[in-house]
Amino acid sequence: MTTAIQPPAAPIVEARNVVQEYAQPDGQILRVLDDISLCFAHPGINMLLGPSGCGKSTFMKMLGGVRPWNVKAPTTGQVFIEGKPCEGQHENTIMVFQQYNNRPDMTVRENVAYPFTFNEWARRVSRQEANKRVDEVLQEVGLADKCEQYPAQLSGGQNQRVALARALVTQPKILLMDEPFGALDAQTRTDMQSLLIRLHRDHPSVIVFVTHDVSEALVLGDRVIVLSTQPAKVIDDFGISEPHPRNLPWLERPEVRALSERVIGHLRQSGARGQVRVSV
Ligand SMILES: Nc1ncnc2c1ncn2[C@@H]1O[C@H](COP(=O)(O)OP(=O)(O)OP(=O)(O)O)[C@@H](O)[C@H]1O
Repeated sequence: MTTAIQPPAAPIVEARNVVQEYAQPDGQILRVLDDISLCFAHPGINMLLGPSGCGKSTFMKMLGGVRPWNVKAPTTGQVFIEGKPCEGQHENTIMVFQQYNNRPDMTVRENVAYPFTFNEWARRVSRQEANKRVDEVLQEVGLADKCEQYPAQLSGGQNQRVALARALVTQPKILLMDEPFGALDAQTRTDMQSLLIRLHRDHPSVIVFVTHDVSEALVLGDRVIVLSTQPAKVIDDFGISEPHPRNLPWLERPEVRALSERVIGHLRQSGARGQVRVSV
């Protein structure tokens, strides 16, 4: 008996030789991303570090197909999602930002259910299924008892939970998080890291997560990618196999401290003196 040989599955998301240049007001061309190739084959948490202004957000936008107003696509190179060229914002991709972008005039529940007010989602997900998902995700992020409150009545951490819940309710395969916990206090940030690990375990996806905090990268990352100063190139890319949760004693192990020093060394060499943070 024979079985058909399955072709290898395409990576979930892949950037191939992406170059991004911006035209400056004085007519000069600013090269921000310089031939970046990164492959995200499987679900996992991928941490992206680099000096301030090197092009991390630009790279995230290219991955997510979200074009800045003055750019239509990477200058050269291409992003592929499940093997297909990504021409614009993709249904499997959601972005989460530091400024949680919650609608102030909507309750927590309405904010989380917001994607389903758009035709493309309403077509794909029945109202009953949408309500079920919203209830579940509110439970998962610990906001079920706040669902009738408004963003102004919530703390920063709770607002970020709303943003995370709104992202997860669409069950994205790719979750792009641009410094999502950057504005939170240390304790809330630790809580949110634990929440993200739990949510990722229950709903695996490719997460690409920008941070300036080396400890956050080591605590969360299955993989850590470091970009150089502008124009950004990949200068380091390594995996971490230690299972989650990773605690303080783990961070203090000599081999983990060495990893931390390695990343800090790259960032310092790139001139990122002021922005390198190690939070523990
Ligand atoms: N739409 C745009 N048009 C022109 N220049 C841009 C545009 N977006 C970003 N830039 C420039 O590209 C460079 C990289 O910006 P980007 O926001 O990607 O960096 P970053 O690494 O995310 O920065 P930070 O760590 O400070 O958030 C900066 O010099 C910025 O001024």
